[in-house]
Amino acid sequence: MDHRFQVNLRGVIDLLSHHLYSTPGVFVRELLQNATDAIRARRHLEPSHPGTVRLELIEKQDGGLPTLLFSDDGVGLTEEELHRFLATIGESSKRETLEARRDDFIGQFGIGLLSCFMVCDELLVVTRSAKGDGRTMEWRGRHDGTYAVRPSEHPLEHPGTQVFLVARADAAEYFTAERVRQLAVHYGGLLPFPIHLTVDGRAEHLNPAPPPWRSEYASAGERRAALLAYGREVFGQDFVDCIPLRTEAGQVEGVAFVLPFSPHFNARQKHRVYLKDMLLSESAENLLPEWAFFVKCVVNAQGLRPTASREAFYEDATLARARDALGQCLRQYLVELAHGDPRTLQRLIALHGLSVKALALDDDDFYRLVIHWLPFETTLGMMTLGQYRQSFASVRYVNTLDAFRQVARVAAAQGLCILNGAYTHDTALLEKLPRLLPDAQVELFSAAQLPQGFEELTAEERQTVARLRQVATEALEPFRCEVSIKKFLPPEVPTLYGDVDDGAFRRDVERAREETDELYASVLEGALAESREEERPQLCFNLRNPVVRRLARVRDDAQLKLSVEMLYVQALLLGHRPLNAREMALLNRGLLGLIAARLDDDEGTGGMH
Ligand SMILES: Nc1ncnc2c1ncn2[C@@H]1O[C@H](COP(=O)(O)OP(=O)(O)OP(=O)(O)O)[C@@H](O)[C@H]1O
Repeated sequence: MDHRFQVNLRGVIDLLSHHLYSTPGVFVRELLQNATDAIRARRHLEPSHPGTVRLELIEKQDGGLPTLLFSDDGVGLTEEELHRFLATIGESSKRETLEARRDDFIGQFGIGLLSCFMVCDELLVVTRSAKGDGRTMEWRGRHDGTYAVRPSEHPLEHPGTQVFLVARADAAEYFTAERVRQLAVHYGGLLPFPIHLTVDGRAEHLNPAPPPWRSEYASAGERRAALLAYGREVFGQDFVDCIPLRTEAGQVEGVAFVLPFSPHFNARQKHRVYLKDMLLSESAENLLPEWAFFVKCVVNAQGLRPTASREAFYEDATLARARDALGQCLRQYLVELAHGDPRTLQRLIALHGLSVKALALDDDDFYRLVIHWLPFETTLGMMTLGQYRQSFASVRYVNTLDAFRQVARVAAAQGLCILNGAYTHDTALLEKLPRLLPDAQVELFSAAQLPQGFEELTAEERQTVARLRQVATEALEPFRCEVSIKKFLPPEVPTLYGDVDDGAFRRDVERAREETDELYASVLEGALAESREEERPQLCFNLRNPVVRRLARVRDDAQLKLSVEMLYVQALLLGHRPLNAREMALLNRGLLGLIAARLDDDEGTGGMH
């Protein structure tokens, strides 16, 4: 025999009212939202019905706990509806109409009213239905899950609903005029019906102005100023520009504000989002595509779904489409700047280059539009790709920071402009260039190419370095490194180590062979065999360097060998290459040798005094 689940009513009410929502203050949101839905439902019956929501704080003369009254002139509830919708958890009058009127009602889950039990133990609802027999009914629900319905002794003159909440002692802080005003403006500030708050007999209109993106302005300049002022008010900071947002998917509208500083590239901005004019969240993160981290938004959506706690958008296909469409609005703004106001676009790229680069990577048309304005680091300083291509036929770049460090000084001294592709997106952007602009030449540059442009030695100089060349060649043979001697700038650089593209990989394999077991080493070697034919790395000595010139004159072969080995290890270290065991031994031996020689010198000199 089948059994039914037993539900502990008190437990469910406790769970829903205390654990679903992040703060008790949301009861104001839930009540405003019910009132709004009721007014919208009444408009289905009477389309010209204006609708008003009134809040009143009734303070007790005897110092007892205050009561908060929410009244609306919405559709109201019949006796049957009171039993059905107010007294059944999970039952909502809005659900059956949901598919047909998704853009209309805010509520859908049938649990919102329970949030009131976070701040009071008993709820009194007095209501008269616009559809019923004109009777006013009273529903009294308690936090223990019991309720009573009866005809009210205080009949309402017109259809509508009043909800009375008597503050619970531990929630009295939510029943002050200041707090109620702040919560009502916070959640309901954009609602299209007037909300009035009455305290001590004085009424105040809480939402006199519509959101600025719905207002009319005399000029575009005035509109921009009003939107920027709104951004400052909402987020407490100044923005450099504002971008209108409007999408069909999810029916989103609002404004994106361009941040005045450059955020971390994977920072996700927190946006303020409204759902059907009611505040949903101040920290929505899933609204924009990932690349769009340079803006903060305020938007209202008519056609997206909330999560049950109503504190975020529900992740579904409509939200995904809305996100794409919002990305298109931002893209359109950048495209318009590119055509109409390139200076502003350049300033924006200087501030938010990473966002623009990420979009360019994703979007070919946009890439073509902005690629020449994007800044890159080069061996001759920062420049845009446009500036680079104006001066150099082929775009040469390195793709790691180590490679850039290695070539930067020497290349700059030769007037060679090499791009640093090591920053986020840069290599990918450069690799995309020939695919989108067929006339563009792009080549990966390696330090091994540098010596090709260096000055050759004269016949006389070749003679003076013959001995250095021979000793160096022998000293570096065990390391399969070739030696060349040329003249290059700057003179302070004694040597340049260069290897072909897979050189760094080859070195890694060699080191791994020393450190790991045979199986792994053979796998690595297999991979190495597939890479290109071996080209030996090269150590190029700079005869413009004073130390190298002195070396050429050293007669003591042992001394010369030690110096060459040290220059070799230094060149590797400068290029951030990992040293293998033999090179490490070389370094240790060399350092000890140098210290010993120094000590010998000192002792020799000491002895003379
Ligand atoms: N002010 C009101 N006027 C008319 N009907 C109301 C009012 N407040 C609540 N109701 C009725 O009570 C039902 C339950 O309300 P509740 O706030 O618990 O859930 P909901 O608004 O339907 O959905 P959600 O949980 O998503 O807010 C509503 O569907 C509606 O029929």
